Amino acid sequence: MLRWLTAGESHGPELVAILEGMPAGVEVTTADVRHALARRRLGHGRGARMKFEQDEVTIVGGVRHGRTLGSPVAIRVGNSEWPKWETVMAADPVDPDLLAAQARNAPLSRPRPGHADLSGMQKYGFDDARPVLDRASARETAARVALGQVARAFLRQALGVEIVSHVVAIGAAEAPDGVVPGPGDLAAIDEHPVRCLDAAAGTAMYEEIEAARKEGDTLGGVVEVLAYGLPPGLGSYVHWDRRLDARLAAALMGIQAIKGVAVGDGFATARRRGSQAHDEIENTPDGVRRVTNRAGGVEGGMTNGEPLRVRAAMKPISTVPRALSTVDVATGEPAKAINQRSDVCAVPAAGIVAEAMVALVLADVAVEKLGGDSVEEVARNLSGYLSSMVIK
Ligand SMILES: Cc1cc2nc3c(=O)[nH]c(=O)nc-3n(C[C@H](O)[C@H](O)[C@H](O)COP(=O)(O)O)c2cc1C
Ligand SMILES: C=C(O[C@@H]1CC(C(=O)O)=C[C@@H](OP(=O)(O)O)[C@H]1O)C(=O)O
Repeated sequence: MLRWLTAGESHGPELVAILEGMPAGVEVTTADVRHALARRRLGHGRGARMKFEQDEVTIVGGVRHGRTLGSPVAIRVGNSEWPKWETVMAADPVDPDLLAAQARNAPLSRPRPGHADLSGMQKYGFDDARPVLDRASARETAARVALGQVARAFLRQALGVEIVSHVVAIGAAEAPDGVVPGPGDLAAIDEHPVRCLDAAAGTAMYEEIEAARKEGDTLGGVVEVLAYGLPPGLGSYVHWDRRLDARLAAALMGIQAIKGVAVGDGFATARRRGSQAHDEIENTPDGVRRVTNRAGGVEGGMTNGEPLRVRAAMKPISTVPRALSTVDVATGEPAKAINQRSDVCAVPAAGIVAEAMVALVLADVAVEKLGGDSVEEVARNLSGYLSSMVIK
């Protein structure tokens, strides 16, 4: 079983992430994690913070000389902007005069619609949105991407699995049906300003972002993640919390602002007749295969040997520059929501986070099915499983 946890606030000194249960021998370096975090900063539509802030990566446990040890992997992602925030977010009590001297410390009493602000203040009894928004912020996704990189390296090295994602919609601009990237497309997708594989749709998405920006508005969209090379039988139908689709949905819905998840053709399948909804089975020289992949590689809560394909729908960024109405909870009076700076659209970045979450879930089901304490042992177990399968 893999377990992972993150801690840290958006404007704190650093995020901390721990991944427990990763087999030994996975080749992963600080540079690999840095590269993954750099991909998360990509994408047209992100705000100023992405340009001036740096992620400072330190692997503090579980890796030696570029290989995992089998012990918990611990990664720190430092925030280069911390000196500006060290009073606001200090862990220890701060002199009240020092606090009062900085405008940045003033309590945030105008909760933003679409954020955790208001319910978080009510729930934890805060009169200031700062402690809520600082943890609810998607800054935390940097920690998940750091761990996701370890999971991804394990999947590649032990199972030969490759993960790719692309943006399929931003606002009303959508990629045409049937654009399904393979692992070889990843570099081109990362080079595209909105991580879209279809050139015309990519241009339309870019223009949507520009239009929203000019109008002081924000956008959401849809990302798709694919995983190639998965053997059949990861996950299980025997209980709800063993189902791979349930685990993927929870992992993707756990990303800030994700409001819908689809496996395979998802909601479109619900509108089809059965004869057009399922994937017929045929015998080929390579073994038993599906003729189509409408199910997205998952049937009965298990991988079926076809590529995994899942989508996540992101709501528009909640901090709308044309600020939304709220209440100043300090006075009870109508007010405009807090609005300092924000992304206009973070869908391309959400795709990188979604890749990380999918990698963590797939690594978990792979370890569960195959067992093994080292990459070599997992690979050996996979090969034993595949060669002993009665139906191939
Ligand atoms: C990569 C990424 C970047 C985000 N950037 C912003 C942002 O700059 N401003 C903002 O208001 N929301 C941003 N969000 C969304 C908020 O974190 C999210 O709407 C908020 O936490 C409430 O989400 P929930 O309703 O799903 O809990 C971002 C989300 C992701 C995944
Ligand atoms: C810092 C990151 O994303 C942040 C996520 C975020 C939010 O509300 O989710 C709001 C913005 O931060 P701020 O409110 O300080 O401008 C984003 O920049 C990051 O992704 O590394």
